[in-house]
Amino acid sequence: MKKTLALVAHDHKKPELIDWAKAHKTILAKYKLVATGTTGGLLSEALDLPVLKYKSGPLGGDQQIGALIAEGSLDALFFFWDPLNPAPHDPDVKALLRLCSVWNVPVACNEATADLIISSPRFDDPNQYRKIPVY
Ligand SMILES: O=C(CO)COP(=O)(O)O
Repeated sequence: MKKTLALVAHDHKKPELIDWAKAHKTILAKYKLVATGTTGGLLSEALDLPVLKYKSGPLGGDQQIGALIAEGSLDALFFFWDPLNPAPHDPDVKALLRLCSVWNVPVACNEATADLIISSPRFDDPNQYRKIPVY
């Protein structure tokens, strides 16, 4: 089964995520891609790839991606969040990042980490890291 990757960016970080995704399109095309609403719309247009779009972040999209994690259905999160501007849904953002730690899901919050994760030879290895069993 294809791995599922989530891509999310706050408004000031969207250009950075889109550029990063375009640079890694060949790799990303091998996976099922999901995203919060606005990010997903921009990504599917820029990449010309299918992207499952959840709700926009402030309307619950972060929580929908969090639910995927809790169900054991997300393999990595690329979340370029904005450290310089407060968001109305900061608690949702924190909750999403928290679930990545709870469930040991790889999460990249900036381009440097995203590069390292996606270029890791272990990224495609089914035993790449310890999966926490879903209770
Ligand atoms: O707010 C977001 C993540 O917290 C992103 O949501 P959008 O992709 O809908 O802008």
